[in-house]
Amino acid sequence: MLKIGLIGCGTIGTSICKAIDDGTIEAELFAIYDRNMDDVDKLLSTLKRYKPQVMETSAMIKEIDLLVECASQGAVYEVIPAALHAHCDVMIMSVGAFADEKLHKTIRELAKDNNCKVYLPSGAIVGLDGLKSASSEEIYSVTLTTQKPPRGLAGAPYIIRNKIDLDKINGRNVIFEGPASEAVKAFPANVNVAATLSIAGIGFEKTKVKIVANPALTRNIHEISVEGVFGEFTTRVENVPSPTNPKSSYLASLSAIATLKKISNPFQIGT
Ligand SMILES: NC(=O)C1=CN([C@@H]2O[C@H](COP(=O)(O)OP(=O)(O)OC[C@H]3O[C@@H](n4cnc5c(N)ncnc54)[C@H](OP(=O)(O)O)[C@@H]3O)[C@@H](O)[C@H]2O)C=CC1
Ligand SMILES: O=C([O-])CC(=O)C(=O)O
Repeated sequence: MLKIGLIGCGTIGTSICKAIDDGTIEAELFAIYDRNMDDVDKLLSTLKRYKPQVMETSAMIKEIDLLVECASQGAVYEVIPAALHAHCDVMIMSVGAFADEKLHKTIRELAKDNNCKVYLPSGAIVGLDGLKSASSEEIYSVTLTTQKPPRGLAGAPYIIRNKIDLDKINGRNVIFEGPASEAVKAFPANVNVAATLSIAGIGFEKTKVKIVANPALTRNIHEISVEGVFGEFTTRVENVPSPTNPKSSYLASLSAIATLKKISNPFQIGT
């Protein structure tokens, strides 16, 4: 059975561990880690079947088949190259880290050299299937428009740097427009989806991102517009925010679970 280790015991990490624990994902939950011990304890208290060991990732990667990252972009630097060196496959949620070209190249090379897989779930967006198909021909433009209730943007470096008072926003307000390369650094916990979109499509510089704070909303909305030789498409998802972290949409947790279900299943059907 696939032996999993996980870093990041917050919202997505807890959903994943529960899905392993209740058998939705057929895998062994071997070890977990978080810099925040309260989150570790909270997560452990939700599990009925598994009692994973709590250990640093440097130790767990010697024992596991797959490391799941659901912590932060910083954690990608800290743990993913080491995991690939140790011949572990990896699944990464904090995809924004790939905006760093050097890290991106290192991860691709290490995966190739060590015969490992790097899994990037669709996360909180829909439409990657069409973008991947369309990418065999020229793509003219990819635009992501993300709208969140103001509290879903709280704490972002861009908000702090520009002293934006989210409580004072009383209508639909475009607060950022720029390339995905800048968006994922300015909003590292809000638009990792822009990174996934960039990697699947035309890269971090050409992928355009607009971020809107909208107090009238209760959901996180991601709209994607793609134009290319194939024609054009638009997708729109209205995401229920996770109750424990309004920045992260519930669909992101479900997408991580769906990816792990696929990886852990030895029986694969269809193209
Ligand atoms: N790809 C996608 O579509 C999506 C990606 N995400 C990303 O996935 C990641 C997880 O999201 P979510 O579960 O909602 O986040 P949470 O904040 O709920 O949980 C993250 C946990 O990881 C811990 N952590 C962060 N960095 C490190 C580190 N370097 N070492 C150890 N522990 C660390 C945090 O500790 P502390 O509390 O101390 O910070 C926290 O306990 C985030 O980066 C988020 O932005 C989210 C939604 C969609
Ligand atoms: O969950 C979402 O709506 C998107 C998100 O936070 C991210 O991509 O980082």
